[in-house]
Parts: sequence; structure tokens; C-alpha cells
Amino acid sequence: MKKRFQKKSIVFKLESRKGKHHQNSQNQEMGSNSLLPLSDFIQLPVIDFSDQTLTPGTSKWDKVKADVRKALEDYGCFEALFPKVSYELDKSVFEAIEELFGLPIQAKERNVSPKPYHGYLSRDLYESLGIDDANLAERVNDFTQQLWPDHGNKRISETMHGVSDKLAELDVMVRRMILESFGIEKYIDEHLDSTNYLFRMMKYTPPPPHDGADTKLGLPCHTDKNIMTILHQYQIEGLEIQTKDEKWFKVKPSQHFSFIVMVGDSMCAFLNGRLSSTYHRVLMTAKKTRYTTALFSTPKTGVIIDSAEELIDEEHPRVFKPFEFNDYRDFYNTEDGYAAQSTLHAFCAL
Ligand SMILES: O=C(O)CCC(=O)C(=O)O
Ligand SMILES: [Fe+2]
Repeated sequence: MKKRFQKKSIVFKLESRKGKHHQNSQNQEMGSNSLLPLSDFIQLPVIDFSDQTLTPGTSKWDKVKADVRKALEDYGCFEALFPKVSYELDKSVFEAIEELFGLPIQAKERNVSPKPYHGYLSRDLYESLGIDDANLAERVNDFTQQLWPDHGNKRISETMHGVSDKLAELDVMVRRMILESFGIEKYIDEHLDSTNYLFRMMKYTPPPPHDGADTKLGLPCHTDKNIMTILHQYQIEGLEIQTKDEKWFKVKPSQHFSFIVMVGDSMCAFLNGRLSSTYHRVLMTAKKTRYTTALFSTPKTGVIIDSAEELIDEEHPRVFKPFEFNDYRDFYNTEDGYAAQSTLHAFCAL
């Protein structure tokens, strides 16, 4: 019998984490006072996806594919320019998010889901709302219907579906490029069919001025558990990533058509560890409310994540046992999963 989602453990998860990758853990409690170091900005590789003729088999595609592979090897993430999310759409998303988080708490709490991290979460400075299967119009309608049970909200549904649908196109391109670059394109259809999309909206309230802390943890250090994440920060900085030499850097807030694309643990496992997921966190230094969105490509229930056999050889022995994503997510919700330095290694390393 699988363990069920418990809200209590989610709240716990949003607190501090321990381990090598969680240095400063004594300072990482949500809401703990400062002492958190101020990081410099990093310029991640910028990769342009604006060319409408960017299709598999073209030389342009191969060039972008090589850039994606290099950036992900070096950082586990990159900045994508993707103007298919137009200025107007981006603005509508921002306005919709402000409106959604401005709803009474009772309304936001109706955003429930049987899946962990998919519904409304709130902890200290952090709040988030989630839309499962956000690239499907009827599922986005279900979400607005949860918040406005009488009549839903057609405008917000169309906006959130619109942006998720566009970002899903970017996700598909990036995943196709990754698989091709490892010579395992034969898995593409199966791989794409085995995932769905969660769109999450986040709000971070700035620490109160009388608090005495310049910097507060908005979200503790973690890797994303899913396949790939496409993140967008609305103007206010806060996202930090950890580089291979374990230094923390701030990532510049996105322009309206710029997104941070990150490798998640499930992609790392599928590739037998050939790309690593990025450790990241949110530090609130600004005095303004910070809004972000993320589209997570996530393995569907029941899908087994197993490393591609082509990526296992003498030089690259198998690193992870095959696993079911829900079991992995459940493990992340336990004390052992919580305490682990790397959830993936603790759960399924051989
Ligand atoms: O809001 C952010 O900048 C990061 C959010 C994040 O890392 C997550 O939701 O997994
Ligand atoms: Fe994350």
C-alpha cells in the first residue's frame, strides 16, 4: 500500500535541510534571522529558441542542441529566450497571479490535489497554487472552478492554459534535444508520453522591516524531483543556484520572454546520472513581494523511471535502481528523505 499525502509532512519539507549541499542549514529555517551570505549574480548560458524554423534535423537545431547539452553539463540549467510567450501573455499571467493570491485564504485552500505539492501550500513567506495537467484546457477550468465554484474564471483559465501550452512546447524541444544529444532518440515518443505538466505559481512575501534580517530564506535548498522545470521570476530576484564547486549565485530575474530551464532528478536518473539536477533555493533580499511561475514536466503515476540501457556501460556503470515516481516523491516526504543530502542517491543509488 502506498503512503498517502500528508499535509503535515509538506509543511515540514519546506523547513531546513541538512547535508553537504545544505550548508548554512542552521540558517535555512524558513523565517530564521539573517547570517545568510549575500551571493553574486551569475550569468547562465543564454540559449535562443526564438527561431520559428528551429526544427529537428536542421543545422540550427543541432547548434542549439549542442549548446543545451553543454549548458546542462556545466550548470544543470540555462536561460532560454522564448518569445512565443508574448509580452501581453506574460503581463496577463502576472496580473492573474496577483489576482489569485489576493483571494481570501478560504478560496485558495480549495485548490486541493491528491498529489503532494500540487495544491495550495503556505508557509511563512511562501505560498503556492498548482494546476495539474495545465496544458489541458479542461483541467485549467477545473482549477478556476475550485477557486470560483459558481462560475470559474474564463479569462484566467485561458491565460494559464495559454502560457502552460507554450511552455510545454519549449519543454518538448529541450527534452528532444537532450535525448538526441545522448543518442537515445528512439525513446522520445515513449518519454514524452510518460509525463504530464504541473504549473505552479509562487508568491514570496518580503520579511517585515522590523525583523532585523536583510535576507530570509524563501525556499530551502533542493533539487526538483521531476523531469525538467521551466521557471520564470517576475522582476524580483531571489532564485539562487549552486554551481559544481558548491558556490551559491543569484540568477537575474527573467525578462518577459526569458525562462530558466533546469534538470530534475527524474531526468538525471533516466540519463544514468550523465546530467545532474541543479541545487537551488530562494533567498528574499528585496523588500517587494516576489512572484514566480514554474512548469514542471512530471512522470505520470505508475511510470517506472529506469536509466536508458545505452547509457550504461563499463565506463558508466548503472547508478540508480529503477523506481516509480510516486514512491520517490513519498520518500521525499519522509524523515530519511528529508534528511538526505541527495534524495535521489538516498532513495535509489546502487
Ligand atoms: O520561486 C522560485 O524562484 C523557485 C521555486 C522552486 O524552486 C520550486 O518551486 O521548486
Ligand atoms: Fe525548485
